[in-house]
Amino acid sequence: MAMIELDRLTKFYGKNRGIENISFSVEEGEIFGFIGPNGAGKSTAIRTLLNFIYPTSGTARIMGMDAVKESTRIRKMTGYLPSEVHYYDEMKVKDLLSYSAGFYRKDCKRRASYLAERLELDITRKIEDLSFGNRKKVGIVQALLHDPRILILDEPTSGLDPLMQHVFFELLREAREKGATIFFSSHYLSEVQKLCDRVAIIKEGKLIKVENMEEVRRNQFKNVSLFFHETQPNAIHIEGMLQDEKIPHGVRFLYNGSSKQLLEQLKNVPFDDVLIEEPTLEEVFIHYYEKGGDEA
Ligand SMILES: Nc1ncnc2c1ncn2[C@@H]1O[C@H](COP(=O)(O)OP(=O)(O)OP(=O)(O)O)[C@@H](O)[C@H]1O
Repeated sequence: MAMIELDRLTKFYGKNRGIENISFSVEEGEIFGFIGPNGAGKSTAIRTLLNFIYPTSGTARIMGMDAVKESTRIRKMTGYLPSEVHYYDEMKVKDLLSYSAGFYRKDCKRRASYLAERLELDITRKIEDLSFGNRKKVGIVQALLHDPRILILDEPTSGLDPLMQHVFFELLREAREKGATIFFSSHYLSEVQKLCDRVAIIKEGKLIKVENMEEVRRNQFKNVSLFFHETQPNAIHIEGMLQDEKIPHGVRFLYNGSSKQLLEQLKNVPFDDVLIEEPTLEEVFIHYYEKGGDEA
């Protein structure tokens, strides 16, 4: 059974497009990334999943339950971190956490102390006295507190320093080892690259592609730089060549295809030096964003 399932999910804010016809599913035990530029529709999709906003059409299901009709049950089983956390500022962190634990009807004291210790969060402080990053940590502890089967996290790492991001990823891995399914949005490709099994790429409200990270990691994409000491050909034609750009004394391009075929084709190019590198996901995804993913 899919743990999270979006079926032609569409949300318009009046005439404004939020998301349009988004369909994909997240399987049990996956860490699934949801990535796209500002305004792509990530938060809209996530908030629809949690029934904070209603879909214009289409459906969303969590563990087979309809996101609108069974939202209370869903929220009890889900750990959710909104992109912006708003709390009762007067409250102490520990009081907020026991209040949350009450909602889940679970004694989460030990778990709260463990998470707070890992994230170096002082739970005796008042929320109003916390920095943005520390408030984010409160949100993370709250989401992980009851060992939910599903974690839905909207830009969880924004505001965390690199060390804390690392700790946070460890906590996600631990949650996954205990069987959790994790869905999180991000702008940062590097963190998706580190952590996710699959990733959905969204742009301007539309799903561009769902990609298996294992495939992306050992994908056929290469960054190729060809250097010419003297004369450079006016044009180079290589099948699978994408996004070519001029560089000093040469040309650089993203190549999509097998290395063997690349080497075959390079035989016909009078270059003096070549550099073949693994591209970052950023470079691969820029290609998706620009071309709508059609060619890949
Ligand atoms: N309450 C709202 N009223 C009107 N339009 C909205 C509202 N919330 C979001 N939108 C629009 O919906 C689109 C998707 O926004 P959304 O916040 O879901 O994107 P996002 O991918 O989460 O962006 P970011 O990475 O900047 O958080 C944007 O064009 C945005 O302007």
